[in-house]
Amino acid sequence: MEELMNYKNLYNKIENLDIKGVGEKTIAALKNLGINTIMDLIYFFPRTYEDRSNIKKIGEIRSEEYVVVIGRIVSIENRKTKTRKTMTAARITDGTGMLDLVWFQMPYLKKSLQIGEEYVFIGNVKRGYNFQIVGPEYRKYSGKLSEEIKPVYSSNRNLSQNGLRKIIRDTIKKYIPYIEENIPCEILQEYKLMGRKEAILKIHLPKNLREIEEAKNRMAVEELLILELGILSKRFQLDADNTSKYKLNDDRHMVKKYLNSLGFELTRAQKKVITEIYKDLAGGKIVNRLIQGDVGSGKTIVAVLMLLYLVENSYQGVIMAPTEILAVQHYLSVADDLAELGVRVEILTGSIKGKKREKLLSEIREGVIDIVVGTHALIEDHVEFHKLGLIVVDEQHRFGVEQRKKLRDKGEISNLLVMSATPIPRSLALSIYGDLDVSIIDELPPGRTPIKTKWIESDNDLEKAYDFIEKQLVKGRQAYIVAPLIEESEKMAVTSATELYEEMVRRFPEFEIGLLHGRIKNPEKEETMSKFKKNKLQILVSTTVIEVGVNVPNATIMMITNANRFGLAGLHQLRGRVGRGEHKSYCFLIAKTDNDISKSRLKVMESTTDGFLIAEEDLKLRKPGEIFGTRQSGMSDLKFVDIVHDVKTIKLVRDISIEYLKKYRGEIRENTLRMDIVEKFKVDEIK
Ligand SMILES: Nc1ncnc2c1ncn2[C@@H]1O[C@H](COP(=O)(O)OP(=O)(O)OP(=O)(O)O)[C@@H](O)[C@H]1O
Repeated sequence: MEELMNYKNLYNKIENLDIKGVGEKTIAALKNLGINTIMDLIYFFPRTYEDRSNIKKIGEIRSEEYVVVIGRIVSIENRKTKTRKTMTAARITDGTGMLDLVWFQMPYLKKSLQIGEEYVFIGNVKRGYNFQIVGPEYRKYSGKLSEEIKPVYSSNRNLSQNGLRKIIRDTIKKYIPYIEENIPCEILQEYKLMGRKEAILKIHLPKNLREIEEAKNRMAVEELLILELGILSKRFQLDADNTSKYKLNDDRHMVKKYLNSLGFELTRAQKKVITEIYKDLAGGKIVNRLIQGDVGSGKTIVAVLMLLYLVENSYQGVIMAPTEILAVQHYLSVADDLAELGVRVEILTGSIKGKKREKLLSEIREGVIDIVVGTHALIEDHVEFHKLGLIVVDEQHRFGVEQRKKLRDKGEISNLLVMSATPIPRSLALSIYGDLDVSIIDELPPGRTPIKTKWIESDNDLEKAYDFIEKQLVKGRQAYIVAPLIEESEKMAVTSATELYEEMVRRFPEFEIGLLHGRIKNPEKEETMSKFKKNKLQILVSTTVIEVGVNVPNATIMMITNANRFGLAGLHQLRGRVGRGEHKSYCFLIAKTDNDISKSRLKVMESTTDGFLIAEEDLKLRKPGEIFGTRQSGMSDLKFVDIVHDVKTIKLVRDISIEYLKKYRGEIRENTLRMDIVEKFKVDEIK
């Protein structure tokens, strides 16, 4: 068996782990931690280290963080919670302050932890009424910490810290000989990086903190290299194959007609982006492009023009939206205008059923319908096209790479435009959307006045805001009122939106008011949107379904209740629903909060409407890995790279990857590296 072992075996299931004392129960516990292969276990790195220089004084704890503290037990008792669980609550001190500790369903702790004795406690500090740690690990403090730096892993109830330490130590010792270098030698040398085996050893079993840093740096480059090469090699392949695939007639009569009907000039930025896309289309190239532009910058129009260009060349087009309401919105905004040009646009969503659906499907198949607007229902296998030429995906972050691919596979030519209003810095965009070209609309249509934003804390100010809204309505404007964001349950969200609606009906008896939430289905939803668009409703009370893409230029008021619950990007998107026409617009953020981060967000919103500035602030306020769009890109799996602060490294590795691929004509020469990329992207093979 031993002789047959090779690098590939490290990707074997964790059940094959051959370590003394590791049985089924432990394997189950490891799987619970997300460890599915032996490699996962080797790459299960410590979240921190227990080290003498790393002990936190209780009095110095300022924020929620992972800490190691040494404290004497002051009190300990068992209580019953409302749900009849046993809760053990202890209070400790180290002379600099007090810290509360809580465990659930572990009543025996009251006996095993002695008042007056000193213990080492490790865990995540949370800010409740006081600072506290829920379920900390503990061990008796012998009066002296060993010189040794001990790794601290995220263990769980079924696997103790010490148990996990031992398994990982044994695994490393046994399997390290089979680890092969995966960073090409030339890159290791040029950037003076540590070897892979050495780095793994130093991260799990370090001698000092400095060597951990060096090892982490190497790992950061490794994980970025795998990610970037994975993304870019696909891209390389695509470009290499991307010779002339089709020929379009360049007459553009429909495009011109539509442009003339708009009643405004395209902005310089819109024209620039259109030229970029035309260039690919005219050369018969497959378009694979992200159009990024702030809310209201006019992305949709660019997409519609491109769709028309393909339609007049007898192709079909698709606009795919992340939610039904957005699909409805897109449909309403283009169907009538395009019908005048003789273009047939239809909507296909999950809630269209029965005969109607059958008819639509057959018309799509026969090519009678030119443009289909829809949700993910469009990816379903039985939706077939006659001659699909262009897919427009709205808000890429809600669609996975796989979903995009499935759609593209339906096309005769798989041109793809992704529209995103998430303003991320360009360097980051290039990495996150590594497989797409990027076009940026960096200008708003002329005549827009910045939206005035006010954060409202008191009931008194809220009353004034309602008075103000009334005046705007009397002037003929319209208002959005966004119900509290409730993620816990849809039912609660519906209740709260309904209550808010009823309150508005009482407050504004002389105006027509509509309600939208997740439980309202088409065609009622469509009707409400359409009425609001036509100003038959003056107020629209809604859950966040209106977040992206809705376009009613006459609406000038956006009121967001419990605004502290939203992130900056969400607030910016919502606010972007107003200020889309000639009238001055206003945004009220209703929030009572003591949370410092929420307060900073609200202040940022009051101070600027610039999406890029907001994105930068957002990056500062958020934890890394939470950024929009990162989930599908693999960015969120990064363990060593902080995509907010390590932009330089990201850029460097991207450049290294491009160089490498150019040099070897898109081929990854190292077997180990190739295998790691294949494993990461779960694809069959790469070139
Ligand atoms: N060049 C322009 N001049 C004047 N108005 C424009 C121009 N381009 C677009 N508009 C108008 O601006 C509004 C916003 O445009 P559009 O819906 O295309 O923006 P968007 O970037 O898709 O917005 P969002 O990301 O917020 O959904 C629409 O009412 C549109 O008609």
